[in-house]
Order: sequence, then C-alpha cells, then structure tokens
Amino acid sequence: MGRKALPKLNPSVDFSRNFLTAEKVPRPWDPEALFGRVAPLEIEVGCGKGLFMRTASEANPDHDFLGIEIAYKYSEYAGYRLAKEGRTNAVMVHGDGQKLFPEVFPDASAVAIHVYFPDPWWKKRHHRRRVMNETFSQQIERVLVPGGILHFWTDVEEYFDMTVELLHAHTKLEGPIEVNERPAEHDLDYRTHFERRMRKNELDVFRSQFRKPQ
Ligand SMILES: C[S@@+](CC[C@H](N)C(=O)[O-])C[C@H]1O[C@@H](n2cnc3c(N)ncnc32)[C@H](O)[C@@H]1O
Repeated sequence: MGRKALPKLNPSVDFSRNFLTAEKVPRPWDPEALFGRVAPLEIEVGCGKGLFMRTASEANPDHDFLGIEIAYKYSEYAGYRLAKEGRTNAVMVHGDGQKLFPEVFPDASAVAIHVYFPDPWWKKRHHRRRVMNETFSQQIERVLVPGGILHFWTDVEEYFDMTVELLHAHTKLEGPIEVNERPAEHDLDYRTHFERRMRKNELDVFRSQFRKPQ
C-alpha cells in the first residue's frame, strides 16, 4: 500500500510556531518556550501526516501535544496543517523519537505517549529497527507520569504480541488494556490515516493502552 504525494504548502502560511527541527527543541526541556504555557503534555512518535495531532489537539485544548516524525516532508506537512487550523497547543518536530526521548524529556513529563502503526519491519533480521524495542520502552516508562498512558496500536498481530512481551519483560507498565473500535462518523473520523486505511480495507487493528503504576 503506497502513499500519495502530499499537497503543496501555501508559502503565505507561516507555520514556524507549529514546526521545528530536532536541534531547535529546547534543552533543557522548556514547554513554555514551545506552547507559551505549562499544561499536561502528550507526545506522539511517528505522526505521518498528523491526523491524530490535529484531531487530538482540537478535542483537548487543555493539553499540549508534541509530535515527532522522522520523515521531513511529513513532519513539515503535519506542522503546516496545525498552523492552518490555528492550533496553539500542538507542535511538530522533525526528528527521531528514539534519540529525542533521552536527550529532551525529563522523567515524568508526559501524561500520555502515542505510538500508532509503527513501521513493521517485517523481516526478522530487521526487527531491531522497530521503534518499540527494549531501550525505547524503558524511555516511555521513564517519561510517563505515574498513572500516565502509553497508547499502542498496530495492524501487525506479531508486532502487537512482541510489544506486549517487551513491555512485560522490561517495564512495569500495566496492560494491555483493550480499546474498542469506534464507528467512524465521517470520512476522517479515525485515530490516524493508517487506522483509516486498515479499516477501509477491512484489515484487523490491534489497539491497546498500557498504564504506568502510581
Ligand atoms: C506506518 S507510518 C504510520 C503513521 C501514522 N502513525 C499513522 O498511523 O497514520 C509510521 C511513521 O513513523 C515514522 N517513524 C519511523 N521511525 C520513527 C522514529 N524513530 N521517530 C519518529 N518517527 C518515526 C515514519 O516516518 C512513518 O511516518
């Protein structure tokens, strides 16, 4: 299943408030510099075109959303779309989530971390390239506040099972807590573009949450 080319960005839209490259993320972490306030933080890793970032930041104006996407064009487009919708509580970062977590986020700094449909890296010898690995799962646990939630969805059952095993073996996160499918009320009423694609193709989606103990 290939991806369509992204629409052109209108050069008159200033999206500098909603998009930055990894080296511009403040170190030490300073949410006020990015969002102009301190609010409960949610982080998404691997945002693609940013549907979740747009819908979640609109639905939860009291939370701040930081999206990390390694593909420059997608991160830029997602930031541009946030700017077009005038969002002040959501920022896209072009970068590698696995590098940014240890460099940027303090312990217990996020109420939720979202990982939706990470690249499956199907071949066994490529599994080590998967975003969900031992080191990153421990970073997720460290960055979540007590009671914070990891949202992990995938269409690959074997990746789902591997992640459950990984989290049980290397973290104290509790789960998987099952998440039910919700009927879509309009054509973009899906958690992400990949969820939309899987459901339109009648493919399974494995949805879960894991909670950091208090
Ligand atoms: C299969 S796509 C899913 C996109 C989106 N989450 C969705 O569900 O529609 C996986 C995305 O993760 C991004 N990605 C892969 N590794 C990453 C990393 N280490 N840090 C940030 N993004 C990453 C890829 O560029 C790609 O856009």
